[in-house]
Amino acid sequence: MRTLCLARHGEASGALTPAGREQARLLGQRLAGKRVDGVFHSPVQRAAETAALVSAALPDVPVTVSPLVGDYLPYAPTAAELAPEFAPVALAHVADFTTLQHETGPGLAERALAEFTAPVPRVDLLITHSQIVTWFVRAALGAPAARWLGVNAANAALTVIQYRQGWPPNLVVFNDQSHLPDSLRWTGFPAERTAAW
Ligand SMILES: O=C(O)[C@H](O)COP(=O)(O)O
Repeated sequence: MRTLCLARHGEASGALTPAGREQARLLGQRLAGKRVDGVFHSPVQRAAETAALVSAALPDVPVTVSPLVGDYLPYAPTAAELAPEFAPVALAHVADFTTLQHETGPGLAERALAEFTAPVPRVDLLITHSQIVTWFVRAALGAPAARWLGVNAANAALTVIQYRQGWPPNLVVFNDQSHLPDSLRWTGFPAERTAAW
């Protein structure tokens, strides 16, 4: 069985903020002592810094920088694939990605699924970006490609998906922030979705 742990980087403004650094440290503490065979992180600074802080709690676990978990656009939907009232918001978000992110994203997104969801006996931790966490979640649930949109990941939240041969992927936890104090939860998340939680 493959266990994939996914985490969005800590709160950042270019580099990690002090809060983001603390989130990353606490994520490391959460994972310390658990089996992790490899850490893979986005080349982007905020993810690399998060990976360094998390990895400090995971001695002897190899750390690899991987474009497969980088900051790319996994899939660009057409308006027809989106709910009518959501479409303008979603398409504006998609338009914010660069030409390079548009061009390289779909290929990277497919390769990422092939690389990290094969049901080999491993536990891997991916430190990545919101849209990549939600890309894996939508794929695990068999949702349409466009459905990475309309789902959000909080900074340093933990999502765990297990892959077993012949079984549907099992979304074990999503956006778990139990390792963070209230003051460090839900950063990077749309404010209108967090108030009640
Ligand atoms: O989806 C986005 O808005 C960004 O491209 C990446 O998200 P991040 O804040 O998780 O890096």
